[in-house]
Amino acid sequence: MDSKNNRQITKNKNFAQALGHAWDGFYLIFFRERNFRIHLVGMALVIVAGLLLRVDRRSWLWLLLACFLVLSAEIVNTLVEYLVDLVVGPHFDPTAKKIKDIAAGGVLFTAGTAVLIGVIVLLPCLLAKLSF
Ligand SMILES: Nc1ncnc2c1ncn2[C@@H]1O[C@H](COP(=O)(O)OP(=O)(O)OP(=O)(O)O)[C@@H](O)[C@H]1O
Repeated sequence: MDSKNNRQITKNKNFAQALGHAWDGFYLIFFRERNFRIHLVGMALVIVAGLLLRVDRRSWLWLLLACFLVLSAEIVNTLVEYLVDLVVGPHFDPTAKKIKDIAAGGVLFTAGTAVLIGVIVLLPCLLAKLSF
């Protein structure tokens, strides 16, 4: 499965080869991207809160959607960082700065929206639990 050491630039020959490259990408995101792991910890906390507060099915959909939106935004942000580094290299470039900062701002915006969704969904459940 590991395709890190080959220098293939042609199309994948079969599904197994494509899966191997997808696994490399998965590994890079999960084990090399600190911010992605931080978001995963946040997602784990949301899941624990949802289980403890016994939220209903519709609330789970909102919470999971919010979490996966943040993870997706972080993946796009990582892609943008790699693309900018590929094009610009190790040089300061004002446009590269704008592009990277906008991508990071997009993650912040999505994370803020996710927190809002979390509060809207979890706060009433928490208050209801505390009042008993
Ligand atoms: N080539 C460049 N030219 C100008 N500014 C840059 C360049 N590369 C990075 N920067 C600035 O440095 C910041 C951090 O860079 P970069 O996003 O590569 O690091 P990071 O630690 O991986 O970021 P993140 O925490 O968002 O994952 C960027 O948001 C941008 O402001």
